[in-house]
Formats: sequence, structure tokens, C-alpha cells
Amino acid sequence: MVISMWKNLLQTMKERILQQRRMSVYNQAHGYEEELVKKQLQQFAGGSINLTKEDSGIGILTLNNPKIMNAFTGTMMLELQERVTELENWKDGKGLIIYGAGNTFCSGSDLNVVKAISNSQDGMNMCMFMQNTLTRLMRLPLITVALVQGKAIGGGAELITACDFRLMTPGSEIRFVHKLMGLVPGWGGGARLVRIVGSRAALKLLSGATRVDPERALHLGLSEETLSSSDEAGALEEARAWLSQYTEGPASVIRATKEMVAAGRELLLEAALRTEKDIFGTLWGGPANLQALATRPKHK
Ligand SMILES: CCC(=O)SCCNC(=O)CCNC(=O)[C@H](O)C(C)(C)COP(=O)(O)OP(=O)(O)OC[C@H]1O[C@@H](n2cnc3c(N)ncnc32)[C@H](O)[C@@H]1OP(=O)(O)O
Repeated sequence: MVISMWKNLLQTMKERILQQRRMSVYNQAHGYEEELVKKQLQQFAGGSINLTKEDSGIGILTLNNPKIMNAFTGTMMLELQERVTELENWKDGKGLIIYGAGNTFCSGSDLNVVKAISNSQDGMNMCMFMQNTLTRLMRLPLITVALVQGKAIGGGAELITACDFRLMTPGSEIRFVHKLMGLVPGWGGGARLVRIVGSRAALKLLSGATRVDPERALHLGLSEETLSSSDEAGALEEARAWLSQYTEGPASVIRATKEMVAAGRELLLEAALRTEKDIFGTLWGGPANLQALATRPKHK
């Protein structure tokens, strides 16, 4: 009995590790040694990443380091990875809102960390770690929204591109400042920005280190809506209401919809079509489908 429980546990852990590897971009084959990178990041402590899972199926992820405008310390990078793992395993989840504590989003990497790891190898390790985490975030079967209050700067601007949608509050700003630091984005924000706003607009925003206010973000398709509240509680409430338009209904259907769109966004057409078929197969004749057929045959 104990042996069989132990075997099941090992099997589940193995499946989880394999699933995480499938969702990630880098592994040992790319010279990426995750355990070493984690050990190094652990040395730069401060702040936290907090997750609450609401009964509605909406998760709230808070970037919490307001003394330095929610800049990412090493331990925050590690905690973000842990929270993403938690979200991958949250089977009732439908949506996620990411926001920053203290009325501002995030000012990127903690500059103390940037200075301490300013050699090429350490920079590459941090880059691969954050790309893996943000790619897994992007591929979550949840509809994700970045709520931008105050500033989303550098890595903070990169993080918002890993979400499906962005909402901005009045007076807020998105800015890819990398060029001013002699850099380009390294957390995957460059590749994702091109897919969101197109290559011409992305080139302007990156090479101009342009300040993007809510009006310009709307015009570029970088933001969906400018909210009316500027304060944290009001903005969060508005973001919840906005997101719930899309998370209404059975979790199985919402999650399948996001997975299908993510496949369409990332895969070549034939692979995306096959994935769509597989996802369709998980719903056809399932409980949500049968109940809809029994109770709501018309859509007037
Ligand atoms: C992935 C690559 C990266 O992300 S590299 C990092 C890119 N980010 C940056 O370079 C941001 C640098 N900071 C700034 O430009 C300004 O602080 C911004 C964000 C515009 C805010 O300006 P302002 O509203 O006037 O506030 P402030 O400068 O007084 O900041 C408040 C305190 O927070 C700190 N802070 C801010 N950002 C960071 C950061 N990324 N790392 C470490 N500390 C940061 C400021 O130094 C300031 O601290 P203090 O009150 O002076 O002790």
C-alpha cells in the first residue's frame, strides 16, 4: 500500500517536471543549469510575489516590493516561478490579474541585482530563467491581464507582454528603457512585443525608449482599455469586472479556449489545427457541452 502510494507520488512528480520542461524554452541541452541559477538568485533577497485564488476562478498575483517600485529581486524571480507552478496546477482557475503593490506596476530588475551579476554568463542565466518563467506564464490555460498602474519599466514592461491583455489606469506609463541601459529586452519582451504591436511599432518603442501613455497604448493595441480608477482597490475591481466578461462559464471551456488561442498564436497552421482538434475532443460530448445542449439550444 505504502509502496504503491509512493510510486504514484513519484509518477505525479515526474509528470509535473516533464510538463514544466515542455512549457519552458531552455533546459540542459541549451547549457542551462536551473539549480545553479536558482542558487545564485537566492542571494538577492527582498520583496515577494503573492497569489490569492478567488472562488470565481480569478487569481490575483501581486508584485510586492513597493520600496523600490516593485523591482524584481532574485528571490522575487524565484517566487514568480513558484507561483506560476501553482497556477499550472490550479485546475479550477479561469483568469489571472497581475498588478503591483503601492499603485505602481514594476520597474524591472532590481538594479542592485543587475550590477552584481553584470558579467555575461550570469546575465544569460537570469535571462534564460526569466524567459522560461514568463513563457510558462504566457502558456497558462488562464486568461491573463496585466493591470498597469504607475509605471511598467524595463523588465516590468516585458512582463506585461506575457499577459493576454493589458489594462491601464489614468496617468500610467509603459516604457522599454533597455536601450538607455545599453541593452535590449532579455525576458522575451522583444519577441512578444513584435507579436502584439507589429514589428514597426515595436522597433519604434524599443529604439526610442518611448514613454507609452494609456492613449498611445490603446492606439497601438498594447492596451485594451483605460480604466477610470487610479486607486488600487478601484482599479482592481474594474479589472475583475472586465476580466469576468470572459471568464463566465465552465472552467473546462474557458481553459480550452485559452489553450486553443495560445496554440494558434505560437504554432504553424497545421500543428495549430491538430491541437485545436485535440482540444475540441476534450469538450465534445463532455458535461458542459451536454448541459448546454439540454438547456440552451438557442442563442438569441
Ligand atoms: C530586464 C532589464 C531591466 O529591467 S533593467 C532595470 C530597468 N529599470 C530601471 O532602470 C528603472 C530605474 N528607475 C527609474 O528610472 C526610476 O526610479 C523610475 C522607475 C522611473 C521611478 O521614478 P520616480 O517615480 O521618480 O521614483 P524614484 O526614482 O524616487 O524611485 C523610488 C525608489 O525606488 C528605487 N528604484 C526604482 N526602480 C528601481 C530598480 N529597478 N532597482 C532598484 N531600485 C529602484 C529608486 O532608486 C528609489 O529608491 P530611493 O528612494 O532613492 O532609495
